[in-house]
Amino acid sequence: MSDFRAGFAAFVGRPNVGKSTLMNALVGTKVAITSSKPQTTRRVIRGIVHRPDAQLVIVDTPGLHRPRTLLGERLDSLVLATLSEVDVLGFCVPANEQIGKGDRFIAEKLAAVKKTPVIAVVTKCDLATREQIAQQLLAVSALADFAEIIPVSAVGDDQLGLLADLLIARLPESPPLYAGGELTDEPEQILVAELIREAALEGVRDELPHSIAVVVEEMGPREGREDLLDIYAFMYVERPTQKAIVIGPGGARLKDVGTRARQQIEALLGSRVYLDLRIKVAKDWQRDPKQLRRLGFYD
Ligand SMILES: Nc1nc2c(ncn2[C@@H]2O[C@H](COP(=O)(O)OP(=O)(O)OP(=O)(O)O)[C@@H](O)[C@H]2O)c(=O)[nH]1
Repeated sequence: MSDFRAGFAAFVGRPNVGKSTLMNALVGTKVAITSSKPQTTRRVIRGIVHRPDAQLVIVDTPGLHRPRTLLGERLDSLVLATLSEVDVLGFCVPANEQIGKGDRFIAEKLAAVKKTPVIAVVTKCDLATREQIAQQLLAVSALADFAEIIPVSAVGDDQLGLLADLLIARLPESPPLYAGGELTDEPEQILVAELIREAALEGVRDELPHSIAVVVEEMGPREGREDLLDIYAFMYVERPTQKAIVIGPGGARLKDVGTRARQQIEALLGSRVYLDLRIKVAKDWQRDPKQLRRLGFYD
């Protein structure tokens, strides 16, 4: 197959603009964790679109934003490194929000990555009127010189096929990069940690926006019980008050978090799971390089 195309794409945009949802809709299965609050996606998670004519490997990036904490700076360097390594970029702006400083900041960064074509994606079109969408397309086109501009809705399944076509058209001719059926190359332990973090944030996002990190210390089948997976995980919070919130009265909340996380993990891995979840206070972990390294955010 000489005209087969394969390569990498990344979606970039402010937190909460719908990048993860879009990637999940394109790939057709849940590999990244979505949420209604910013910065759920901290690590690069790939999903793969398999088509008879192409293979599109999507790298999901965390929200690019002005660095405020050390964590923010690392995210930015991770994002910028990602940008120059892919074949095509999707710059996401929601249809239902005015373009702001953050969008302009990112558009500037993208313009600096000269060798990678950028497709502007106006997301969440189901939440906007036709006029709003038309105006947003104009406003976005004034931001930079994009290779294409396309309105989509991940929730409404609108124009996703066309978006895939536009992205694939920018990939090099290449044999497939991954075996058929593979949907993510994210190590299972990281996916498991994300599911636990997601369960822990449920209901307390406003109180603990970015203060929870989860590390899976150990994971493996129990001896003599191939049907049961033992998982030992630590959840880090920044302050004792946050620990109290996560644990809840009489430990009720933590128990509930553990139950929901376990059910999600069992669904993901197709195995019965014993989850040992403990909480530790790691003071100001977002600002401490040593803690960040421990929690998996490498230089
Ligand atoms: N109505 C509607 N909602 C959407 C659409 N896409 C995403 N959303 C919602 O917007 C919110 C944010 O979506 P995410 O996919 O988590 O956004 P993100 O850009 O990946 O966010 P970060 O991980 O913080 O960078 C979620 O509540 C989604 O359900 C869409 O096409 N239509």
